[in-house]
Amino acid sequence: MRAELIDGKAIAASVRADVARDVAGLRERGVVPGLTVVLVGDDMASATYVGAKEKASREAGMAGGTIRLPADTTQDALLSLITQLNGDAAVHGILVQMPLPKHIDPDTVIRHIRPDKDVDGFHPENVGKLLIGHTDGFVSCTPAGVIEMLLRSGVETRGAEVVVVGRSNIVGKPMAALLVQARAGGDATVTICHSRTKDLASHTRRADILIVAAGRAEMITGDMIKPGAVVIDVGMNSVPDATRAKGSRLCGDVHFASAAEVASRITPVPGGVGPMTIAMLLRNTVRAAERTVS
Ligand SMILES: Nc1nc(=O)c2c([nH]1)NC[C@@H]1CN(c3ccc(C(=O)N[C@@H](CCC(=O)O)C(=O)O)cc3)C=[N+]21
Repeated sequence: MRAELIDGKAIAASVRADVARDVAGLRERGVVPGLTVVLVGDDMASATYVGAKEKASREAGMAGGTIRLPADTTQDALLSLITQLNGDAAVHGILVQMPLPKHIDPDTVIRHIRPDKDVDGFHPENVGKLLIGHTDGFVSCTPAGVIEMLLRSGVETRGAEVVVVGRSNIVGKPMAALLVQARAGGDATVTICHSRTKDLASHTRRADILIVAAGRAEMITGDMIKPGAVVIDVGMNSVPDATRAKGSRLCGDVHFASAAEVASRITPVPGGVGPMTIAMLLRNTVRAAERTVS
């Protein structure tokens, strides 16, 4: 293996230590940052992620917890709960775990959350603020985590050719918006590729920094990467693996073994972007709480 690992777990731990310090400062001023996570239904993966968020917020000294609702909860009942949380001064951040059951419209739910409590950064007001460079909104945690990771690893984005594979509202699009901004962690030349891109490899091979968030297991192989590139794998896929006790393993959108022979630096899955997402959620929650006092 040629590439050096970018250790998301370690970088996330250092972000979380910063957050814990900020939480302690707020507590001295009588404010306990509170994050409420809402989980509808009993999806296994969601339950795991929500458990990790709860644990991380508790370890950072925050209040709050998870409200678990049955899968047949009506959309109206969920909206009523959000109305109640919107008006609860002890709740600084609200996160409704996705995906939601099919009978609930995620856009309606997201729009119902007060933008100043939308620590996921999914509300159209926050997405709009990101696009026009206003820094008083919330940025989606995964792309914010990737920027933080690049900054803390000393990866220069200014003038870099960055290719983002994936155009989702929660990762690809905000990722590109952050990277083009005129500031630290931005100033890049950005290309967005997606499932309809012609000759994907011709784009990815030009990337100094390649960020993959397409949701297709191991779709980026070493031959698609420019020698010396920095590779950030946002993918989180569970694939069958008979050699594992669970019968499956977690992998990214990048074929790690071949990519690591070509890249200069690469993020692993797990232990890469995932832990950063949770760290940025905590940071957003602290910011939400800070804004209520200053
Ligand atoms: N409203 C909402 N906000 C979200 O931020 C949100 C969501 N819904 N729905 C699901 C996705 C997924 N997501 C992850 C966060 C951390 C890890 C993570 O920390 N993963 C670890 C290990 C995971 C494992 O071992 O299973 C890692 O990559 O090292 C993964 C996935 C947040 N999401």
